[in-house]
Amino acid sequence: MAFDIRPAASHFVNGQPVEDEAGTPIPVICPVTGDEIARVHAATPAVIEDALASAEAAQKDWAAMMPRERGAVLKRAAAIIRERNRELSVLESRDTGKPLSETLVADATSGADALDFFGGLAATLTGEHIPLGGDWAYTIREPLGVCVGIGAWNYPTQIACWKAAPALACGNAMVFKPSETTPLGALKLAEILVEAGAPPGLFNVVQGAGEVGAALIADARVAKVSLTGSVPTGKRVYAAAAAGMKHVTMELGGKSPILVFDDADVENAVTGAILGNFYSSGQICSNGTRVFVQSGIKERFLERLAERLESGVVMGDPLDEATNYGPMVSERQMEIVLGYIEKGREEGARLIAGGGRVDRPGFFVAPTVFADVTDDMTIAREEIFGPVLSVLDFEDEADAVARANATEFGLAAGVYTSDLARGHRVVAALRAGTCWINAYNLTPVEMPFGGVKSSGVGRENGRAAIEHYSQLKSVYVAMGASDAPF
Ligand SMILES: NC(=O)c1ccc[n+]([C@@H]2O[C@H](COP(=O)([O-])OP(=O)(O)OC[C@H]3O[C@@H](n4cnc5c(N)ncnc54)[C@H](O)[C@@H]3O)[C@@H](O)[C@H]2O)c1
Ligand SMILES: C[N+](C)(C)CC=O
Repeated sequence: MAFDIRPAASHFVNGQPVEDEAGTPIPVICPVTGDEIARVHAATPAVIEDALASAEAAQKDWAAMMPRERGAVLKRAAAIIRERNRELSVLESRDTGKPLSETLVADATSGADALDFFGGLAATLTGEHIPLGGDWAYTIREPLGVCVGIGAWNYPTQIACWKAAPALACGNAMVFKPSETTPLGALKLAEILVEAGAPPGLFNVVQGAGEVGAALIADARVAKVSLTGSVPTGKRVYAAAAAGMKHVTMELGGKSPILVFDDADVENAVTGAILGNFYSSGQICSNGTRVFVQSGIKERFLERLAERLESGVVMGDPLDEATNYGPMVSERQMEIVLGYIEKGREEGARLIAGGGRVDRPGFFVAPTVFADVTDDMTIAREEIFGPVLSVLDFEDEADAVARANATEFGLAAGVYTSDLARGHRVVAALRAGTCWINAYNLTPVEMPFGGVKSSGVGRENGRAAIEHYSQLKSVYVAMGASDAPF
């Protein structure tokens, strides 16, 4: 496990590591010790220019290749990621604080899944023939050009892959800016794509905070922006992209509901609530942080939830594979989460488990459960992005659905019931981009993922993502002479 996680340089541009120490230093802080474990510099205007210029040049050659050859590069990159999964997972665990037991199965590997999936689709992307009586038309599916990807800090490698894979499969180039909190994983992806045969410049990584992202979006060479981040950032990025009439994908925050009906398998519902609130220490966009539990099973549900948190959580060094619960990514995130826990107490929610910082080094917050939460409480309305689960009571289905929908967010939702007709009926009424029945937070690459309302625009994964990284050219073919009125 003694991998040196320090990158060769801050950026990866035109096929190689690039440094420019004139950029603002960005320390990489280990969430378990609070120590600086690496340092990168924000991209200067010169680095940004090289990244965009080399991406523009590489895109033209890449788009001219046989699609199946493009797909083969992506599939080779997936194979390299799988071979190097342990090394990449250790890197991800050190960058984010997430336990290795998670990163080994859910981070780089899910990125490899996307590269495999879109690598396989690359050769199947076509237009269509449209009969028009005697005349006819056809469509050509074309790439957009240079795309910008901007990432959040909770799944750094997965996010980079989920954006790069469909973009490159469609014949685009990408300049990716990781979150300034977790800058390392995307650099590895850039190296691996080159090793797999991608032309230099096709996938560049530049570091920095919002201003670097804003500079990329403002550039006229950029055709599309795909952001994973919070709703406030999404609104700013969407507005900036609209000013340049650019395509967007917005993967934003949520305050998702899980509805647990009296007829549900309680143990399974508790499992879903744990998975949907405490995996990655609660730092997952689609988490089901508002758990609506029907009154008949509420006390049993709470009892089992508290028991399983008491006996099941193993907190500790993320690199110890027995650990299943890590710290918050940063001190700042820990303070935000602790502030919400305090608000929950102040506003009268009943604390069932956790409730504060853990007495150990690092940014650990105990898995926290509040019961008797009402719809108007701050912890029921705002995205916390940490391990805080709110249990809300309900009596009847229509009331639960109306309350579940009464939010500006619409990323995801879950339903636990043994009545499958009810499961489908409720899902049809929920305003959310991704729903699960008797499961939670499973996001296989085959299934489109994304939000409605303020939670996002567009979809990642599934064949649907292709629509967001390509455009159609329509061609009308006349079989006879042209006809004019005069
Ligand atoms: N829907 C999804 O798929 C998904 C997945 C993971 C995380 N998220 C969301 O991400 C958020 C947590 O991540 P975060 O704290 O890094 O989010 P954030 O909004 O603070 O930052 C996201 C990214 O946007 C960049 N950025 C900030 N301002 C910008 C600007 N004006 N122009 C361009 N780029 C700018 C940041 O540097 C960062 O790289 C949560 O809200 C979470 O729900 C969503
Ligand atoms: C997209 N997902 C759910 C895997 C991680 C979001 O934070």
